[in-house]
Amino acid sequence: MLYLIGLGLSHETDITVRGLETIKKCSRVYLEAYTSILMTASKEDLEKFYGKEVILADREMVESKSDEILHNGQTEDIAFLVVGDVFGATTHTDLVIRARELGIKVESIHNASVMNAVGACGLQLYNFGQAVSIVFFTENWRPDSFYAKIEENRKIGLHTLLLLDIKVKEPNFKEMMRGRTVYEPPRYMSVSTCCEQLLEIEEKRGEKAYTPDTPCVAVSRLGSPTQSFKAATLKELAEYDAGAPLHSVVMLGRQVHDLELEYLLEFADDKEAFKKAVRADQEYFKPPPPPPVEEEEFSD
Ligand SMILES: C[S@@+](CC[C@H](N)C(=O)[O-])C[C@H]1O[C@@H](n2cnc3c(N)ncnc32)[C@H](O)[C@@H]1O
Repeated sequence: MLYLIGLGLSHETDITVRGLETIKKCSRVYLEAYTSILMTASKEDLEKFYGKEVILADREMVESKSDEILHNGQTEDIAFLVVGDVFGATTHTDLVIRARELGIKVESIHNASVMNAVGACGLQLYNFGQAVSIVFFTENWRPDSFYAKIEENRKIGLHTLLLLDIKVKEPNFKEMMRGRTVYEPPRYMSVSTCCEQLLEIEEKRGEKAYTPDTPCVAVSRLGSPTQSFKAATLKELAEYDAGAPLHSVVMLGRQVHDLELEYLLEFADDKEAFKKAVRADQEYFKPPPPPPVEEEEFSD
């Protein structure tokens, strides 16, 4: 049996009781360590807490050598640990499909995930459109496929959850050219970098899917003791220092419910200014009022 076990967001003790009991009966325990990080626990902390060796599974192992992970899964119990919930990235769904093809049974044990950002900052799941990923721009690669998705969401008034890039094991190409394999330290995209990139693309495309004044919420270290939220405009968040990773951003859509706004004001430095930005944004992509119905004249 392959057990996919969610670890929650922050600490080794965030695992569920069912998840912990399952790990204890597994013969091998893998930790997927590249789509997210546990903010306040290391691999060693996990091993101590579980009383078991934990094998780090990097992208190469999960995506190209999954046979190693799934080996003997028909007869042995294997645990595959994922930070957050077990289905937060396509790579996890892919592993389940490969296990099924090999006749290995799969069970998922869910946990809190970055999806909890929605409720934690006072917003309603019903008002969200498609989520988007924002990747680090490089000198000659500045992908903007997120733009059309945000525009689609905002045209129908929905909020967008933006998940930010994590680069865990990047080769240093200059060193590789010299015949040495050297990896760069991990990089986690910050709220400010995300917002700067969004502003750059809006300036380039100019279709006004959003503007520098669009209201957003920065979500930092969700689920950890230092979690924080900040409600401000996109241009303000481009200059905001949100502290240690991990970060996400929510861009609001026009359908902000009064209750959502009331909750969000708690996170705004200047409540009046934020309220004004939300009210102005509610005029965005507002459908025109229907044409007046012409009264038909009836004659007997
Ligand atoms: C691909 S998602 C991983 C989802 C993970 N499996 C889960 O269920 O939470 C990774 C991105 O989600 C966001 N994220 C994950 N945990 C977060 C947290 N605790 N606080 C803020 N953002 C978080 C970050 O933008 C991060 O780069």
